[in-house]
Amino acid sequence: MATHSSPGFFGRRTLSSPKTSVSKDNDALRIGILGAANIAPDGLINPAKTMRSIVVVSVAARDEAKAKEFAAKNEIPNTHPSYDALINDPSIDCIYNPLPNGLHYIWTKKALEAGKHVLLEKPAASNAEQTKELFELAKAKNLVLLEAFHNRFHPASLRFRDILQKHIAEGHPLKHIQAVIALPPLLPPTDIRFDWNLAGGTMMDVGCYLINAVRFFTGLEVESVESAVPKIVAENVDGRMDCVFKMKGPHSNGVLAQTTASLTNPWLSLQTYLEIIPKFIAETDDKVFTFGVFLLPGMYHYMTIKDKVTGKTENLPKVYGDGHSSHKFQLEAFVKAVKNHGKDVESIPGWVTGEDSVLNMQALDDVYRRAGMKVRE
Ligand SMILES: NC(=O)C1=CN([C@@H]2O[C@H](COP(=O)(O)OP(=O)(O)OC[C@H]3O[C@@H](n4cnc5c(N)ncnc54)[C@H](OP(=O)(O)O)[C@@H]3O)[C@@H](O)[C@H]2O)C=CC1
Ligand SMILES: O=C1OC[C@@H](O)[C@H](O)[C@H]1O
Repeated sequence: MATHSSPGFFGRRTLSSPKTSVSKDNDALRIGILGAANIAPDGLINPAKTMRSIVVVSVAARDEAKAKEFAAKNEIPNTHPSYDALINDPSIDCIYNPLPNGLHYIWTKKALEAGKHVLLEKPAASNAEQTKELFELAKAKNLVLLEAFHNRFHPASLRFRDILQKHIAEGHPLKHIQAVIALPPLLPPTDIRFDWNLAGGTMMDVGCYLINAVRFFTGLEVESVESAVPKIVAENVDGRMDCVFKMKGPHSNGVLAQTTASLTNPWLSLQTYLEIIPKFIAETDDKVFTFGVFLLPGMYHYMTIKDKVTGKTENLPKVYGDGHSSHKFQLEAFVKAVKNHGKDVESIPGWVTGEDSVLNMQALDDVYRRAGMKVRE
């Protein structure tokens, strides 16, 4: 009998940065990129190279010379002289928006108005009001709009969610939830993530994943933000945010979810060492479920279940599927949704609905209010 095993760590790295592109279907979706963004190779360009059903046709940058350089480096055949020109090109079906957070709303709105489907980087916009407006517009125009919570589409995330939710449904109430993404200061203070004018902030950047993970894995919703303690690094900008959320939903019993988001954990401290692996932990009455590296499960992950009575820990099998990155699984979902004219997207495993994105953004807004900070504009 033939056995199938997923590629190992280096095989997965090779798969996620392919040197050449596969040939494309005649009806492949044509997608253009707004900005020569750092995330674009991982977020779109490399996954698209491995797919026949989508082709990256152009990139636009504020300075076209930069777009040309980026296009040459990433084997993108064309450039456009401005974001507007790209969006209004009738030969383009879809737009990838990896601009700074504060530009997500305006350029996604323009893309939708021009009739393009949009793969939109997280967080969806600067605040919940803008997010709601974008998804209403997408619905009115029958277009696909997806906030890029790529980690949800990976088979390990889906497996972990199913195992946890089954256990809860079998009568084991959640007692505590924890989610952590806390990185040392890898980024300079000039990074877009620390710029209030670009809707920066650590809670916006990595905190949006934490709220989403808590909601996605448990199936619960945020009832209230019980506490939000920021470490301020610039006016109205958080370099770290520690939160406690009260959750609501079936079997929730007001369970608390504790989140830690940081982009400024000090180098060489015990705290940095303890928090360095992005982790999601859910404790029920009898077990503790842990998903390590839940943010980039395609790179590496581990999933464990500890029995609170016996103290024994079970290591769940790793789930890498065909070894591709979470961004590739996400792109496949996006293509499927567009090809199906946005119908029945809820049946796509991991799909982030508009309602989901709005709820996530509402929780983010509430965190900033609770922290005594301004909601992003
Ligand atoms: N899904 C994921 O795994 C990840 C998602 N992200 C998200 O993607 C987005 C972009 O992140 P990242 O790629 O790191 O960002 P970059 O620092 O690379 O910036 C992205 C682009 O923003 C454009 N830009 C437009 N206006 C401004 C301005 N006023 N100041 C600075 N840049 C501007 C630049 O475009 P131009 O080329 O036109 O000059 C730049 O190429 C963020 O929303 C982030 O949250 C980021 C990393 C990972
Ligand atoms: O995946 C990510 O990890 C690091 C962050 O700064 C980035 O914006 C995020 O999307």
